[in-house]
Amino acid sequence: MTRSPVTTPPPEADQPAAHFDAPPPGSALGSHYSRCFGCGADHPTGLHLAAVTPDGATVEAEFTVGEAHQGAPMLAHGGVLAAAMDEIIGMSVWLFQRPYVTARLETDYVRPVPVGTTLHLRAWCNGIAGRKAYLEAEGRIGAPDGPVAVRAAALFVQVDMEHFARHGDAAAIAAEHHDFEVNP
Ligand SMILES: CCCCCCCCCCCC(=O)SCCNC(=O)CCNC(=O)[C@H](O)C(C)(C)COP(=O)(O)OP(=O)(O)OC[C@H]1O[C@@H](n2cnc3c(N)ncnc32)[C@H](O)[C@@H]1OP(=O)(O)O
Repeated sequence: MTRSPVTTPPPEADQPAAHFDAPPPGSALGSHYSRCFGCGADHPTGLHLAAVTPDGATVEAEFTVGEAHQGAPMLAHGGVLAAAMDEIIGMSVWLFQRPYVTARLETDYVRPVPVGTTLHLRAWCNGIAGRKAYLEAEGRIGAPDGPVAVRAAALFVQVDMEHFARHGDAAAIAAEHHDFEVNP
């Protein structure tokens, strides 16, 4: 992964540990917002990613590239692939049960991804320092151990629920997010 210092954990970063109330190993994570472009079941044209955590530390999801995701003829658009990486990384910070947002996302495109390909996405956290989480993800073609097509590294920053309430419906947000630790 080509990575900048911004997405590389500093030496003093803590090793990540899932929140005691996080989804246990082997369980599904669910959507963080029903109308999210990445994971919302109610989004009409979204990616509809459904993540599981096999071990309580990483998250996995599958994304099948469709005709609506093309950039070049019959090849996935890079921005759509970046959105999928952003989402799977966003799902992995779910394990901390605190709200985070993407501050920086770096993406390496390693292989073209044809329409019809199922990408096996996986994300994990490399370290936490204060409000900053340093995360990584990959998308592999056809199988969990298939060839890597996309890699990403990200800096996510923890925010409070006010961040979302400023622009969205606070009651609706609260209704979907009774699981977050909002006053850590
Ligand atoms: C209801 C649904 C719930 C669940 C919601 C889950 C959503 C997940 C969805 C998928 C993920 C997304 O797409 S999220 C959507 C895309 N992202 C966004 O809209 C975020 C827009 N940006 C922002 O709102 C802001 O810039 C923040 C929150 C990232 C940071 O602002 P802030 O809170 O004022 O904090 P600030 O002091 O600036 O930054 C804190 C520390 O991070 C560093 N930092 C901040 N940004 C960067 C950066 N780009 N590159 C390097 N470093 C950075 C600062 O230098 C500082 O380091 P130091 O001085 O402390 O060392």
